[in-house]
Amino acid sequence: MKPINVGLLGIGTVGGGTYTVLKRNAEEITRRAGRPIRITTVADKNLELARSVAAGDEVKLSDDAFAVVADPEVDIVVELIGGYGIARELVLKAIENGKHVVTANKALLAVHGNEIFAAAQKKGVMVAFEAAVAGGIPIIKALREGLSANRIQWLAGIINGTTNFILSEMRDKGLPFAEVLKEAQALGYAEADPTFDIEGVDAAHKATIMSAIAFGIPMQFDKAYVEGITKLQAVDIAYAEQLGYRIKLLGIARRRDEGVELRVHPTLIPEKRLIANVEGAMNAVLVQGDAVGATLYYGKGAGAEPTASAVIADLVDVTRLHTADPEHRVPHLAFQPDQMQDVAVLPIDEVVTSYYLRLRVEDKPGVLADITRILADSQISIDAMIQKEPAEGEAQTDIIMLTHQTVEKNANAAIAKIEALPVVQGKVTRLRLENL
Ligand SMILES: NC(=O)C1=CN([C@@H]2O[C@H](COP(=O)(O)OP(=O)(O)OC[C@H]3O[C@@H](n4cnc5c(N)ncnc54)[C@H](OP(=O)(O)O)[C@@H]3O)[C@@H](O)[C@H]2O)C=CC1
Ligand SMILES: N[C@@H](CC=O)C(=O)O
Ligand code: NA
Repeated sequence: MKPINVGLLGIGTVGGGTYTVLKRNAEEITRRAGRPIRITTVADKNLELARSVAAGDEVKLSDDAFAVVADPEVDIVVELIGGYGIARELVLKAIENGKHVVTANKALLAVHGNEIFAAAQKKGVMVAFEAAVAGGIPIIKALREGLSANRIQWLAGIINGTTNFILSEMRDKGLPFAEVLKEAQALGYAEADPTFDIEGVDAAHKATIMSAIAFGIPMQFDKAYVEGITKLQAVDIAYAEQLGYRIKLLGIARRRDEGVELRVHPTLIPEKRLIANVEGAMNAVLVQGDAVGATLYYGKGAGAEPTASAVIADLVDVTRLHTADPEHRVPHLAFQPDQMQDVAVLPIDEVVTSYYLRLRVEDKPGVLADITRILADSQISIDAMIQKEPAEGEAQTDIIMLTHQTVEKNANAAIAKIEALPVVQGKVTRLRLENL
């Protein structure tokens, strides 16, 4: 059977893993795809690296990625360079030249996906992106195919391996943030710019992509609420544990009557939940469908071979569908542009969630009563509370409260009133809590 020809752009962590696994498992992959999948050309700025990975193989090596997307021999372009710049140009050029595209680039799709999918639709080519969300976990397949009978109500996931690794190592080994981040970079988990990981941007890219498939809406990364883990304090992780919760960086997309919530932030989760026990660079995504109920997908969300697993699964899919009638192919996000739902992404003020509040207060009678009155007046009920004795020689102490659900603007107003009390010192620390 005639092989399908692949041009690989970028042979770094994921590109290297893809090359290696495709070669190692060639026989099985050929059987599953129905024909051999052959990398004919590799383009990377770093030719030395490309030479070392492809040593001894019959593969063209180039430092000119544009030549690869223009090569008439290439059927599928695999973009593993990353970023929004050159990657966007290359992907659009590949589509213009009638090539199918496989990419792991969530940043590119979350920000320019609407443009890219429209171009691909016009040209009748496929853009596959399983590796872009939760690495090796087949979550895109689950949303597009396995759960296609369902109205998806919400999804929530640990979708950034770097931050989950940092939170786990800090908690288990008491290691400092900067040291663990360096380790995550050395292990190949982090983005080229690791602020994307730690500030929640990478997770928001992935949540944006999942929300589009789950709810049939366009990519709206610019409307997502994004908060990372850099402001998270060890003391709050410890208090949360005392109350029976773990803190995880969650990406959440929820359908509401008024619109869609799309948000990333550190979140308290009851420690008994499976997702609260997902550690290290592992990812997990919970999806709630109206027919199936809750489903959970777990696995490696980053790293060379786990991500390569998803890239190659897409290559197999594209190879299988290559000969199918393009008119009747399922669109990239599983809906046609004219079927997009006109549903607003809600501002963070309109989000409904529960809260963890930590206040530093003077140890005086009546303080707690003042605070609980403000919460009661705002119709916010308290679910659990810790009031610490002041440390030896101190006149101040911590009060920690968990609240029931309320609208965020209501919580903000109550927090502002609490902060204005003379007995409350400084800002209230506020984290969101989900009883998933
Ligand atoms: N690492 C992971 O675990 C995961 C990564 N991803 C995504 O996969 C993509 C690739 O990530 P990753 O493999 O980690 O990144 P790497 O930086 O390891 O690899 C990218 C490679 O592309 C090369 N490159 C850069 N610019 C060009 C260019 N203009 N032409 C040709 N080659 C170029 C780089 O060379 P040089 O180093 O010299 O710049 C490098 O070798 C990104 O979109 C990332 O978000 C997705 C899931 C998991
Ligand atoms: N930097 C990302 C890599 C995979 O998408 C992560 O840490 O999850
Ligand atoms: Na995936």
